[in-house]
Amino acid sequence: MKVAAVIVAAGRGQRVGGETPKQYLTLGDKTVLYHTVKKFLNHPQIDRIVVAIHPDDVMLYNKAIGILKLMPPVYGGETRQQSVLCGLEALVSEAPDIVLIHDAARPLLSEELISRTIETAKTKGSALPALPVADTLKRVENDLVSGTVDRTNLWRAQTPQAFNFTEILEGHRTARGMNLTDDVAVAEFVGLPVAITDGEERNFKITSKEDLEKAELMIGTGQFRIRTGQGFDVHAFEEGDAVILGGVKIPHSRKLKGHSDADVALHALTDALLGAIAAGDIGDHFPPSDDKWKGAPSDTFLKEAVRLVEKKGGEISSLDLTIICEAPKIGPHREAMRRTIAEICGLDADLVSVKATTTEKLGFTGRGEGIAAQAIATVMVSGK
Ligand SMILES: Nc1ccn([C@@H]2O[C@H](COP(=O)(O)OP(=O)(O)OP(=O)(O)O)[C@@H](O)[C@H]2O)c(=O)n1
Ligand SMILES: C[C@](O)(CO)[C@H](O)COP(=O)(O)O
Repeated sequence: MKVAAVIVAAGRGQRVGGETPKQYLTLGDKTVLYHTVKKFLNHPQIDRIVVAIHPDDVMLYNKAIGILKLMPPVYGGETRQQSVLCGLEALVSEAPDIVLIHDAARPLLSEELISRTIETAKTKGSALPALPVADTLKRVENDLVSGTVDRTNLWRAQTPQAFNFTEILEGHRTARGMNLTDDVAVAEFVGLPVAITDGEERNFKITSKEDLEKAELMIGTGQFRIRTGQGFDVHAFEEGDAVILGGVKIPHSRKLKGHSDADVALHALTDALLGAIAAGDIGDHFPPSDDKWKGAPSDTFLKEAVRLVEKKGGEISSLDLTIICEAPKIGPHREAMRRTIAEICGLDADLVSVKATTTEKLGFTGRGEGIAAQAIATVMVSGK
């Protein structure tokens, strides 16, 4: 089943105010939009993501998204409803079965909420995450209370709202020109039933300056923790004409011996990431006894470690690698390694450091018997 997401980010954020629309304001060390998009990008069931942006925001968007791999953005419209339709139309050629429609302004949703919404849409056709209204509701006229509203059956609607793609696309085309504030209202308009699933308090919409401060507080205290992990690996030399280090093939008078491609640098990085989330080591995930990994390119291992970090709600803050050998010379290949590692991990290259040292001809690396590598990974993990 193919699942896609439309993230609407074309609003002006007038209620927050200021020059920069709220989705491009900083939260932690990234923008609000980056946090939102990353949640969907990390989700294993989401195949395609399209973001609807304002035509004036192209530069802000490119800067916010950086190297994250998404479909090209589409221009939204004057209302949220129009922006959603622009996003849906861009997905027609992808023909997803289910589409999730989400506000860029809700960056703190959990992976579980996305999964729950998809599951509800799969079993019941459509899904609305929502929370029951807890406060007493008052009707106010001219600053005076004119009545108390019965809150029985009243729920606060959140996003992502999930639908059968063809049905909601048709719904939006039919409702074009109205100004409905969410996609469930579109579904109601064309008579599509929508099932409720549990929303979450942390998934509030950043609507005011106070909401932004609250989100900042949640990112900065308690909700996110810095974790570090370290990795160390050694491979011996054998007959050969090149080594693979940091994903880069380097001509050499020997090669490294190993069950996989023996990329000692990527192995150390993989273990560092696994260490940061206490998820065992490379041997647990890719046992050398399993023939499946014979000759395997080590980017497979590193990518899996990145996936596990992201599954845990983590984000890599930095990677620091040290390669220990007399030869080959690492310096000429250092930048290529940084770029390759960054690409494998979906990071900016300036978050990746590659260093090298010799052991002054001492020990096994000094005698040229093999190469050692050690790495430290720093990861920001949300929740406990
Ligand atoms: N023409 C619009 C209006 C809104 N949105 C998006 O819809 C989401 C929810 O809307 P809201 O919180 O109302 O955002 P803004 O319209 O930006 O806020 P304001 O009403 O304060 O200007 C936001 O992610 C916003 O970027 C959109 O894509 N296109
Ligand atoms: C879609 C939404 O976030 C659901 O709560 C909400 O309807 C958007 O509302 P707004 O009026 O555009 O702020």
